[in-house]
Amino acid sequence: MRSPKDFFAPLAVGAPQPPRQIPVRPSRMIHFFDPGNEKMAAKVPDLAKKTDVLLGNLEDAVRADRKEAARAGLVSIAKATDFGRTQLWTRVNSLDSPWVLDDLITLVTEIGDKLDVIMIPKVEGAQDIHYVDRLLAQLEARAGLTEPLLVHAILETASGVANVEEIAGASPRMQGISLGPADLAASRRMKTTRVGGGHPGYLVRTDPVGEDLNEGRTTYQQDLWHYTVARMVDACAMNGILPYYGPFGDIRDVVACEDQFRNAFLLGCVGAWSLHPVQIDIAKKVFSPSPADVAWARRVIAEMGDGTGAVMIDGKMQDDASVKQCRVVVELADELAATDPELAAAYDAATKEIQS
Ligand SMILES: CCC(=O)SCCNC(=O)CCNC(=O)[C@H](O)C(C)(C)COP(=O)(O)OP(=O)(O)OC[C@H]1O[C@@H](n2cnc3c(N)ncnc32)[C@H](O)[C@@H]1OP(=O)(O)O
Ligand SMILES: O=CC(=O)O
Ligand SMILES: [Mg+2]
Repeated sequence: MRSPKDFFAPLAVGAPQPPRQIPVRPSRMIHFFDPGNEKMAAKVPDLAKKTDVLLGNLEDAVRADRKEAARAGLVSIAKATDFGRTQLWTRVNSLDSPWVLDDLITLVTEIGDKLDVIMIPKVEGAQDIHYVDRLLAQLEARAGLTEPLLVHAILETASGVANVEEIAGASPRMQGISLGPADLAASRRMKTTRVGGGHPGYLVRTDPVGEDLNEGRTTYQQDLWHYTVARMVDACAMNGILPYYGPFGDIRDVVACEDQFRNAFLLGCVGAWSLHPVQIDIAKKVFSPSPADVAWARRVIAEMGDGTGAVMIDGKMQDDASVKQCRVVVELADELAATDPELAAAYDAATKEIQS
């Protein structure tokens, strides 16, 4: 562990200064594509116009005999594409795999100036981030990069969850953490075969009303991921980095996907993965605060003046703490509206309406 005094020092001679703040850029959806799949690769220029983050995936979902093709595909796509404001991320293979060393060497050397964030799967503890941190510094120095690459960890092992706070604070490069419900379920020996989402067997039931234990007892499905997401959100917030929900594998069930994404949004996540083009707009909608919420938050802030004291607005008490809650919503809305004129107009229209 580095001492607090040299936490922000480069880990290799000639490497760029590590970041002190995570850049504020929209990342409502991290859209996964296989760079070795010609059909998906052909869609990248169009997807770049409608996504916040495009991620060239090299790990799971890419067949072992297509790993090199995916890596080479990502290099060509990165060199050939104008991504505009969209960030380009990659997910490299796991640190115990035969591919990760070549993934990192090739990508940093060839397209390090185009990549924003490198996602590391199956992170077990801070030691995994320390390894990547030093290696990236060496490679950045060799490639002559002037901007540091950021690192994103997937929370998908039982020991990763046990160590999530130290992972979140392991390096100034840490940009964020995503929940990986599929690998995490396997690592924990959970008995669900679904990729994210709920399970009809994980429920609570109301008490019996009479002698018949089966009569009139409503059941409520519970969220299998609540504990982990909440823990991840706290670990990220205390380290100034960003939490994300990961994959929702039932592509057809756009309704439950929206619910899962919204649970994560309400708990503090800033985005989720999209695995198929149909999930892009769901994430965009869910992870942008609604115009009605933004209008309300702006109104509370305006009526609270210097932000102290207590007032009643429409029968609801507001004070110093609720103003802070409202600022969270308004700050996010302003950040998103700055690059999205349609959203900016919707926020302004709702604000005017609430004022009239
Ligand atoms: C579970 C743990 C994890 O690690 S999750 C992260 C790893 N998994 C992934 O990255 C999966 C990414 N998604 C996919 O591979 C595909 O979307 C899957 C789920 C296989 C479905 O593909 P497919 O059967 O072709 O769907 P479809 O016929 O509805 O596709 C319509 C057109 O869209 C394309 N498409 C599909 N997915 C993407 C994508 N992620 N990015 C860009 N394009 C995509 C398809 O190629 C298809 O194109 P076309 O219309 O035939 O030209
Ligand atoms: O990588 C993601 C997961 O759910 O596993
Ligand atoms: Mg995984």
